[in-house]
Parts: sequence; structure tokens; C-alpha cells
Amino acid sequence: MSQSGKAKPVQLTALQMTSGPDPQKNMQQVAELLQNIPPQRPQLVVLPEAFSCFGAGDKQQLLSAERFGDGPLQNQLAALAKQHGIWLVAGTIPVVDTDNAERFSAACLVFNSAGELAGRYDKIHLFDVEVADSTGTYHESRYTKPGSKVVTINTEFGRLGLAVCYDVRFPELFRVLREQGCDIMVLPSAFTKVTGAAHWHQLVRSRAIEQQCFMVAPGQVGEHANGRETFGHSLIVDGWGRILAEQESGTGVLSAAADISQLTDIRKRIPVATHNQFKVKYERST
Ligand SMILES: O=C(O)CNC(=O)[C@H](CS)NC(=O)CCC(=O)C(=O)O
Repeated sequence: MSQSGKAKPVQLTALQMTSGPDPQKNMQQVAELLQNIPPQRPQLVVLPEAFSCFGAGDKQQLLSAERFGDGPLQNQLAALAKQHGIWLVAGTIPVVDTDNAERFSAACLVFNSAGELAGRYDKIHLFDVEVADSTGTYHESRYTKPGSKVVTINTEFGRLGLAVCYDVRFPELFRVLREQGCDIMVLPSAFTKVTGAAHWHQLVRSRAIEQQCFMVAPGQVGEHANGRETFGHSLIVDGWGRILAEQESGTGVLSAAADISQLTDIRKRIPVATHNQFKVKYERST
């Protein structure tokens, strides 16, 4: 069941980052940006994809991978969530695959405002793509193990649905998130400059409109260590598809107050979920 009827108002916040290869420097950047978040609570803060290690190749990410439930990045993220009293969606970090030392999961970990781990989603759709830009070909599945579970998480301000970057091109995932009762979809991202300019706003707003959910979609931005360029334009969108906040360029904090009860009205007036004739089969995660 959706929480939209009785949930508290929530402040939605995204951090836009230019991450480099060094996890500790990137964690420092997160800690500094968190100094500038608004004072409202409850607050949901979402970090970009690969915020802890980016732009030095997948092998570098593999080297920085931690075991699930045990590692310096996970400890620091938990401590920051607790210190600020925020729900923290930690973009993705590489988490070692215990079956294969040469592979990691692009894990989106969620910490509650007490600093406890509240959920984990592993990126399902991997970016094995030829982009017609200077940075060329991507082969994310070479070192990354794809996830296989759809994840939603209950909070006092609504149900979260987790997706990462390239996942946004697969509407069926978002359909399942909505069927699991989700109100706020998060999309930690690192869109390429070329595909971002062509598709980013349309994709993010479409998923919000189709599923009548808020979307919090932070991105990586600018030029990274290996010359790769990311699009930025982090977005916070409401369930009507309106852009509530956007940061086009540079690193920073963007934030907007969200009234989750707005979704009840939108869903009542345009009941697409009940009108839909294409039923999908899914298993509920929690
Ligand atoms: O590799 C890393 O360091 C972190 N992961 C990423 O940057 C991922 C995989 S390469 N990027 C995307 O999924 C971009 C999707 C995109 O740009 C699109 O769908 O157009």
C-alpha cells in the first residue's frame, strides 16, 4: 500500500558531485556538501551514482570495493546519516561479490536517520553501450554484477523506490516500483554529457508522470580524471512532472519541499494504475 495518504511532508535533497578516483576525497566532498543542506526534517538526501569512485575506470572501482556490511565507506555514510538526522541514499558504491573477486555490485545503500542500514538495491541494467561521443564505448558489465531484485523501502514520509542511472530507460522497473506502493523514486546517476543533453530531462520527467511519483535524480557533473564528461542537471521532480529543483552545472546542493499527499489527488484524477490493461507479474521485495 502507498503511504501517500498519511505521510509527513519531507524535504527532498540531491547532491551534485564531480567525483574523482579517491574514495576518501569524495567522502570529504559529501561531508562538506552536507553542511549546506536545509534545516528541515525529515529529509531525504540522495548522492549520485559512483560518488565514491568515478572516472578512473571500472578496475579502480573494483579495487575500492568493500564487503557488504563492513567497510570504511559504509561506516562513514551511517555516521553522516545519524549526525545530520537524515535519510541518506548513498548513490552507488562498489560492493564485493563474494562469489567472484573480479566483480562488484553497484550497490545503492540506504541509511535511516538513526544511521542504520535500511535497504540495498543493486543496479539491474548495466550500461554496455556505444555512445557517439569522445568517450566512446562503455562496458559496465565487465566488472559489475547486475542486480536482480526490485527494492522499495518504507519510511515515515512515504515509500522509496530505488533505481540507478541507465535503469531510467526501462519503464517496466518503475512500473513495478509503483505497484509496490512507492511514492518517491530515487535515481542516482552519472549520465554522459551526450545522452544527457538528448534524453535526461525527458526520461526523468516521463517516469515521474507515468508512475505519479516524486523523483530525486542527482547526477555527476563536469570533467572527470579520465576525461569523461558527465551531464549534471540534477533534478527533483514531482508526481505531475514539474521540475521543483534543478542544478545545471557545478557541484552543489539542490532541495525542494515535497507534499506527498499531492500524489493522492493526481492518482485519483488520472487513475492510470487501475486503467492499465497490461498487467505485469512481480514479486514484492518487503
Ligand atoms: O562506471 C562508473 O564509474 C559508474 N557508472 C556509470 O557511470 C554508469 C555506467 S558506465 N553510467 C550510466 O549508466 C550512464 C547512463 C547514460 O548515460 C544513459 O543511459 O544515457
